[in-house]
Order: sequence, then C-alpha cells, then structure tokens
Amino acid sequence: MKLRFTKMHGAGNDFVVIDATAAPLSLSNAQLRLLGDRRFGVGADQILVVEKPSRSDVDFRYRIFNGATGDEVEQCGNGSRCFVRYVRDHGLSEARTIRVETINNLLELTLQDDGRVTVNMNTPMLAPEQLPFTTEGLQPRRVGEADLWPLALQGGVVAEVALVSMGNPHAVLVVASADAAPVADWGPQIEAHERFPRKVNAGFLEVVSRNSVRLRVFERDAGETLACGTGACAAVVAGIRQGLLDARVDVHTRGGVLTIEWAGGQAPVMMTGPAVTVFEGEMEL
Ligand SMILES: N[C@H](CCC[C@H](N)C(=O)O)C(=O)O
Repeated sequence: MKLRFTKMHGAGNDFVVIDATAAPLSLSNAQLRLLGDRRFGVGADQILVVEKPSRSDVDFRYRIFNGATGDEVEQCGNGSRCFVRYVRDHGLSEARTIRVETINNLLELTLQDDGRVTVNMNTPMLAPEQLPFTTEGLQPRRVGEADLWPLALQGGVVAEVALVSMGNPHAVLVVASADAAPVADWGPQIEAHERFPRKVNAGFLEVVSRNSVRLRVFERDAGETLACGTGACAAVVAGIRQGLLDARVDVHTRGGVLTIEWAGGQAPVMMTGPAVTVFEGEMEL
C-alpha cells in the first residue's frame, strides 16, 4: 500500500502524521514500527493518525503511537500542536480553535498569530493510582503540596519522584543540572520500574528560576527525546506543587522552548509551543 505522510516536529520531538479522515486506516504494529524506524522507514518518535471524530461536538480524533514499539498511547503534547498545524495546512479545517479527542481525553487547541499553538491540556491527575503507580510499602516525603516517592534503582540508588498524569504517566525528578543528569542510566530504570505497571515517562527537571527550567525526558517506549510536551506540563506541575515555580514557566528543552501555565488545583495546564512541517512524503508499506 502507498501511504502519504507528513513529517513534522514540535521542538525537535518528531512525528509522522497520516490523514485517515477520508477513510479508516488500520496499520499493523509492524507497519507502525516501520514508519517509526530511522533506518528502514521514515523515522519518528511518534506516529499520529488523524481521523474523523466519534462525537458531533468535536472536530477530529487523533491517535498516537510510539514509533519504537507501535504501541498506542494516551497523550502527546508536542504531537497535538503538530496536529493543529497539519489540519490547517491540509485544508481539513479553517478554524483557529480546534477540539480534538484522543483515546482518553478531549483537547482544545488554538493556533496563535505568531504560528505557535496553545493547547488546553486539561487538569493534571495527581493520585498515584491514576498513573498507575503501586505505593504499598512506600512512604512518600512531603515537599510543599507534593508527595515525593522513593524509587529504588540499581546500586542502592534511591530516586525521589513526583507523580503526574497528563493522560499519560510521568515521574519527575528535580536535579541540580539537566545536562549532567544521569538520563541514560536512570531513565530506562525508572521507565520500566516495577511500580509502574504501564511504565512511565521520566523527567529530569533543573530549576533555573521561578519562571525558567531546563528539562530532559526519557520517554516511555521512545528513549530520550529532544522535547516532551506532556513531560513539560508534568514537570511544571511538579515544580509548582513543590513550591519551586510560579504559575508561568518557560521550559527549555534540547529541541526548543515550551511555555507552560498552571494556576494550580483543578485549573487546566496550558502549553504553548512550536509546530513545524519538515516535508511531505510517500512510502510503500
Ligand atoms: N512517550 C509518551 C508519548 C509521547 C509523549 C510526548 N512526545 C509528548 O510530547 O507529550 C508516552 O508513552 O506516554
């Protein structure tokens, strides 16, 4: 089958985007992994499939698959911004604000005049069972409003993590230096830790000031990406709850800057950042 696709990125987190609004598309796990493969396929952190919505009060539905495993996931912040650029550039919508459903959420996204996209990422979920995370036998350490959970890693190392779900699960560690953080060593251990039955995205957060942070994320089923949108949201929520950050924070990732705003409590997390089309292509699948 010949498949048309668009290659995009949001702050260096890259995607293959496919239009399935005209006809349903069912890609096998092997086909999804081939699309994501950086040697034998197109190469991308995630594959995004744009579909017609399942309900009348929403404009589109979009599905997200991690490129390395072909597994479907609940949420993708950088991907949601690229989704908006995609539907506008491909004439699928003229609207400036678009409502889109994912497998477990409903997002409202707005294309800004400067070309960036603002996404209402909804209220963060903070209960361990919402990630899920198994807590038995563990006692968290309270810092501000946040519970920091001790994760036993190899070599007697204990990593204290704050837990935040943005629809997908995140474990956030505060570190002295993002550049020097042991992302390659601790990232996979946290990602696959037995207390996360559905694995987890691991964020390494360096607080530069109350309005500026540096962040690296070892993503679930993707490894370290240049940016992680839901990871940036989770990190800012974790930092605010620990009393380290104000309500509006610039998150400096290796691929670019995302601006995250959260007023606390049940307020939604608002994420603003870039969405770039790199090229259009076609692949025999
Ligand atoms: N690896 C993530 C999905 C992609 C999230 C990330 N690319 C973003 O921008 O939020 C997970 O398995 O939950």
